[in-house]
Amino acid sequence: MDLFEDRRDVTRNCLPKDGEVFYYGKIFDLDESKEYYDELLHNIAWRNDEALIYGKRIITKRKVAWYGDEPFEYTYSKITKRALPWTESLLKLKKTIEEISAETYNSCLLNLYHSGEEGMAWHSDGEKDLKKNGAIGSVSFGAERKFAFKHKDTKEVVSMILEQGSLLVMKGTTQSHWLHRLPPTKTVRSPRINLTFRTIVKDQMEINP
Ligand SMILES: O=C(O)CCC(=O)C(=O)O
Ligand SMILES: [Fe+2]
Repeated sequence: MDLFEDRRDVTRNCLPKDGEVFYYGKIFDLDESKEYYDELLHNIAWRNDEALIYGKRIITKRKVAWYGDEPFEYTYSKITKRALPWTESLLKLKKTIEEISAETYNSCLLNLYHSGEEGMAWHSDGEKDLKKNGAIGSVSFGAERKFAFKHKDTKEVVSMILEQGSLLVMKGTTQSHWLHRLPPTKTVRSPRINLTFRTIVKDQMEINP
């Protein structure tokens, strides 16, 4: 690999205003990425996700799993889930992401997209039990996919490619002002695993059970 190609300017904010998004590029080489991908595919307790859309309970094709420091209860897509205890490889990943991003996390939501036809619709990760303006560290393995942000008021769109073995960090006021999505695409046929490391605030949860 070209030495200069690897020197990304991670200090550059990908968003023009109202939030902070930093793309670190590939933080794992191909061998490490493949190892993590296989490990996660086989050892994570993958479940089809449930969501409430316009009051209707739907089961998504995409699979999800949630892990954390404690059996946190977490409401996502209006359905409450309970976190499982960390696996060894998730803890190792968490430590690496914490070091690179200079942030800490206490939980992780994992998504498994079987092909490009599975994606995630526009949303922001601003649930009340997530730490306000807390960082979210997003790691991707497997297929490369497009990822996009849309400003809630101006509708301005910022798109990027999330490479295999890459890290993206969203922080500051990003979730208050921007939506994000993983658009479905017919051109990607292989699976992708995404992990979003987050911080759940317990006290906040006890006030709003
Ligand atoms: O798969 C991705 O890259 C994004 C996932 C996401 O936005 C989420 O889990 O909230
Ligand atoms: Fe999200």
